Amino acid sequence: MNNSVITAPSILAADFADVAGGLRRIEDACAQWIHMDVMDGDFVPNISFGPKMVQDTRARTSLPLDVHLMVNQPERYIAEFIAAGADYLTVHLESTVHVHRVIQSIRQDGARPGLAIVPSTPVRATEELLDDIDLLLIMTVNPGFGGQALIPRGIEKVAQAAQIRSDRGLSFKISVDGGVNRETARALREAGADVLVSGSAFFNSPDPAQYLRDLSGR
Ligand SMILES: O=C(CO)[C@@H](O)[C@H](O)COP(=O)(O)O
Ligand SMILES: [Co+2]
Repeated sequence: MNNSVITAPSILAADFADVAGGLRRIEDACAQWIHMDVMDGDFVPNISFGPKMVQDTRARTSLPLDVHLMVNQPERYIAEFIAAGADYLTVHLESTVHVHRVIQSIRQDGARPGLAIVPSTPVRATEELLDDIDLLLIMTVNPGFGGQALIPRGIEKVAQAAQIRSDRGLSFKISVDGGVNRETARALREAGADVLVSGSAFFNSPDPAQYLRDLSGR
């Protein structure tokens, strides 16, 4: 059980005509990180925003920016997102052939590399990369949209990743993204999640600070 979970509200669920209001809501609720979902309309069937949004957010907050690239061939954009202020920069295993090289370049360029997997990718497919990452993002919905229900099998994947991490003496964080809410958070924490991303449930909550305390089990 992880008693010091990091909560990372996803700006994707904010009102895009009032992003500053969304950021205030995240800061006022005492979130630890801000999750930023970048979608290219190719890797996923939706388009969100690009590096300018990260840069403008960086100018307004000192919270760590956890940038989740749902983009094919993300190597085309790594330098730009790091220059824009990404702290963690996460790419999908499924989005490029030479993902190891992309992870190396994220670290060389000064950000913390993350690796994400979609629900149909097994945790064992990440094993050759775990020594080189700071974050493993396990998607518990098919990427592209907020507001979907968590696929329960994802909880077992978190436990598998936590077991491999402990067996190998590694320290990457395990992040869970998709369908996280009060009902699903406890099982995810018990399975070994360190970071809980939450979009729609956070922005729909009448008391966001209490909601985040509930997510982190405090
Ligand atoms: O990466 C994604 C979706 O592709 C997520 O980060 C969503 O933004 C999470 O939204 P909820 O499932 O919490 O509504
Ligand atoms: Co995400």
